[in-house]
Amino acid sequence: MSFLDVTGISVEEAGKTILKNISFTQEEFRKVAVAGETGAGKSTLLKVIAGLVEPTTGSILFEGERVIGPADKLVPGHPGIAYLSQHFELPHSLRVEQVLKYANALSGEGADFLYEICRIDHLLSRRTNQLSGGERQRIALARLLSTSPRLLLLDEPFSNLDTAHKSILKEVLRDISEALDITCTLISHDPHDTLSWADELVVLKDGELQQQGTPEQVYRQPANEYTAALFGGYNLLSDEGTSAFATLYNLKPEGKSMLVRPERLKLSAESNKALPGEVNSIHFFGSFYEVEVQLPHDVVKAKVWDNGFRAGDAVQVSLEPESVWFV
Ligand SMILES: Nc1ncnc2c1ncn2[C@@H]1O[C@H](COP(=O)(O)OP(=O)(O)OP(=O)(O)O)[C@@H](O)[C@H]1O
Repeated sequence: MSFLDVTGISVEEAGKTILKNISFTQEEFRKVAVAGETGAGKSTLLKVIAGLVEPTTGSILFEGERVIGPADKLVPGHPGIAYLSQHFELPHSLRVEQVLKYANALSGEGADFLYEICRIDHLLSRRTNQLSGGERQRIALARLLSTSPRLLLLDEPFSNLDTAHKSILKEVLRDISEALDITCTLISHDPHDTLSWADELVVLKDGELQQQGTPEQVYRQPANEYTAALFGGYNLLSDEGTSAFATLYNLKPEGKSMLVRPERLKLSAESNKALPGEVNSIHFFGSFYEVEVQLPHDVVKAKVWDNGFRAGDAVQVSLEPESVWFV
């Protein structure tokens, strides 16, 4: 038995399949991020786990106990699971301390610790209409956490936050897991937020599970092109290009296409185990340059840290054979 068992969840609404036979597990204290394009079914999945949307088939077991859907419950939701919607609301023009007092099930000391962890202790005397979006969100979070959940589900918590509020929220989430022993699952479509935060990624497309794995697995060995694209730049070579590199490095594509991340391509003058190319263009991205190169069969993008290239330059393109993947 896992902390959370999602088994065969399907959701159909008005003849449309929103989730199709989704199964995965989450262990206690493993941070899970759900990723996928808009409309992939991420929010619906979180709401099913929280007991807020009734699945058409399948079941959710939380700590071995079945999560009852809203059809069989007067007040939807499951004690022990907290869900923070993208569209949370706070009461208008109340003092923050009043908002929190109504929800609070914690002792004075426990509540003070929670407010400190959520970085809202300095906001308690403010009114709810005198707060930034990031502050409002952390207050909504503290309100939820004061019910002492063991699983926290966050729907796109980083969207609409500027860099400063985003990094505060990241610290808050880290402290929540560590100091309050709460397991977190969140939705994000930004690889910068998910790859570094999560222990495990769950990838959805059109309501179907594409892959579950560690960030390294999903980034380096994506199940398909869709999954590769969600987590960063990539080159998917043509059959001819795949075959040309495979011959150089004695690799076996077995009818699949070679996928190589831009940072794994090497540009140099060295023609040993390399394909000849010509630089098309160079783009500056702050911490790196992206160099577009025309190869005999493909146009590829390579990530380089020093720009010694000009459009029209002849270059040799090699790669690290252990870093390529076939999809
Ligand atoms: N109650 C509903 N009735 C009918 N269709 C719905 C309902 N809820 C969601 N959908 C549809 O199901 C699909 C998945 O929606 P969902 O909000 O779960 O996706 P998402 O991956 O969270 O998207 P986003 O990233 O845009 O929030 C969408 O096409 C949406 O329009």
